[in-house]
Amino acid sequence: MMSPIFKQYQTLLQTDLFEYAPLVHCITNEITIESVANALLYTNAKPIMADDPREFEEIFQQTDALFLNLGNLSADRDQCLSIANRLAQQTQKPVVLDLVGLAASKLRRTLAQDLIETYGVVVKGNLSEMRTLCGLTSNGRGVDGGASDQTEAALTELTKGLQDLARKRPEICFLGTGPTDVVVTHDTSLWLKNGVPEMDQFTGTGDIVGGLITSFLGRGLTPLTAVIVAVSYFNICGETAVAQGRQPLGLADFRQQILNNLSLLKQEQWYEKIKGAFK
Ligand SMILES: Nc1ncnc2c1ncn2[C@@H]1O[C@H](COP(=O)(O)OP(=O)(O)O)[C@@H](O)[C@H]1O
Ligand SMILES: Cc1ncsc1CCOP(=O)(O)O
Ligand SMILES: [Mg+2]
Repeated sequence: MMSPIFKQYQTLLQTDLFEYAPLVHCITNEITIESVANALLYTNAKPIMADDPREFEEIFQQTDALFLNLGNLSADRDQCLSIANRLAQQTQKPVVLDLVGLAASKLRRTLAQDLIETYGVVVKGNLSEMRTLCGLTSNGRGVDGGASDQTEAALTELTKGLQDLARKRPEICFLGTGPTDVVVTHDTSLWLKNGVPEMDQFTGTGDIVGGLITSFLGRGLTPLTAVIVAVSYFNICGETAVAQGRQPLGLADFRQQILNNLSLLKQEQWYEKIKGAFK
């Protein structure tokens, strides 16, 4: 059966969404920086990883969008994220804020609040990180989401919490990722249902989603459609990797194959496999 989300966005999805190669400025963490850069290249975007505020003014003149990721903080990175976000606000450059490990420290929560207060177009994290943002109890551990934040009741509670935030900030699209992805703007809420459990088991999948969303903002999609396209595309790449793999599929092979699919599936009618529903 055709997903109501595919039906609603059919005309857009059938255009070549990957045609334009946006230049994406990423300020991200050392752990997964190479995965994010390659995920962008594999999907016909151009990454530039640049952390030094002395070159931001020039870089901002060339880029299409900005990715800010809280994964691995330092005093310098803290400053650099804030400076870049302020510049993005001044130049109205689309920005994705990735709230990695939000429950882990007060430092992350304070910085995230400051960044969101200044500016944001898409604000994302895993389901546990987004529960922390909403002031709900969170069962995340470090940078990973917790299973009890992924039940139907928890998803409903998070959706309500994000709707409250979106009413106050109607320009922002909020995304919580996990087995079900919760997407909320001031007038639309939906749950996306693609993906496979292996995607939670190698590091950097959330960061890759953040990078991909940024690339679709840089191609001119609205925040909501950029989120739907990026999450669904990556998750369908994951489903395809499992379907293609010889069982038992080791996680290193899964990682290789999902990355291969990032470069391959865009030539196919991947969007017909989108699963999800409006809430
Ligand atoms: N158990 C799962 N089943 C299906 N998809 C998943 C699962 N866990 C994560 N994903 C997908 O993997 C990507 C990264 O999500 P997640 O693991 O929540 O992020 P993070 O790495 O930030 O914790 C998202 O696209 C999400 O939909
Ligand atoms: C392990 C780790 N530690 C700090 S950032 C990071 C990577 C997190 O990547 P993701 O949230 O995309 O899995
Ligand atoms: Mg992860």
